Amino acid sequence: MRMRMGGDSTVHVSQSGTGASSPDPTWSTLAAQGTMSGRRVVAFVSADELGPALAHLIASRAEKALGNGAGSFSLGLSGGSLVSILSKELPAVPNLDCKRWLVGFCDERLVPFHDPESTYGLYKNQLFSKMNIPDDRVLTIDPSLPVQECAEDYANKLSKAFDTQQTPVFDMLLLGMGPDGHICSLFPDHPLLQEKQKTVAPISDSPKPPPQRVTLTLPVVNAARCVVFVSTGGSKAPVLKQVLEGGDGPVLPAALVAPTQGELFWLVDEPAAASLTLDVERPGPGAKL
Ligand SMILES: O=C1O[C@H](COP(=O)(O)O)[C@@H](O)[C@H](O)[C@H]1O
Repeated sequence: MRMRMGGDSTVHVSQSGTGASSPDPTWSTLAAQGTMSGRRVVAFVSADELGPALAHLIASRAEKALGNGAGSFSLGLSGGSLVSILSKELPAVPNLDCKRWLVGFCDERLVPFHDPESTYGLYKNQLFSKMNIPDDRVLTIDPSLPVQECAEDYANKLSKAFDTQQTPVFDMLLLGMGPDGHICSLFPDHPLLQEKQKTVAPISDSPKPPPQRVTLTLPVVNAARCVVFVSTGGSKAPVLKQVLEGGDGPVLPAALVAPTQGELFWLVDEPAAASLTLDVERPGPGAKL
């Protein structure tokens, strides 16, 4: 099935089954949205080509948000491999003015900021130090709190910053995907995947260390105006195929991402895309999304 979205971009949408095996009907509904809604799957020769395109996409959405008269451009960051990609590519964007950016975290590990596992700590040292984002425009967790209170505190910070008691709507969320299909700190088969009320949830039994984390919930992810997955490396090929094309396995968290009104991009490199049979965009060198 082909859909037209946003200008002249042809979007190829997989209709393959999801292999949903959960008895909860909301899983299959969400998973169906995930495979049926418009999305752009874009494969780059390598992460070196992907990085600049990602940085340009972020800059263009920031310009669009701020140009529409909004007071800020809200961006949610994930950790893991995204830290080094963004830290290399965003400072290289010419004349990028981040004074009106509002930066939050899709998830965070409950460790002190100086701990090498702290996502904020890594971004602070590797990225924020090179950009003019005001410190008070970066929404962090308070790692001194117990995990439950930490999640509530972070949810309150989001409510205040977005001036809403409802679901905050980020202009853009950047997501990674673990080899098990997890996103944020939402892991396969975990009860947090069913969370509908909270915007931020605590988790104390993360299968990936460290065990204590806080995470945005799926309703927040799916409310964003633009969600961008970044997935690179051959180790991601099997899970990428399962998430994008379905199959007999369980519905993975990444397959539950289907922004209700926003854009969805999957930016991958060729090693990650190696097993895909669906149509993907393959932009030439220097192409902008
Ligand atoms: O633990 C985490 O892992 C995911 C995926 O990381 P990646 O290195 O495989 O890209 C990341 O998105 C998340 O923020 C992080 O807490």
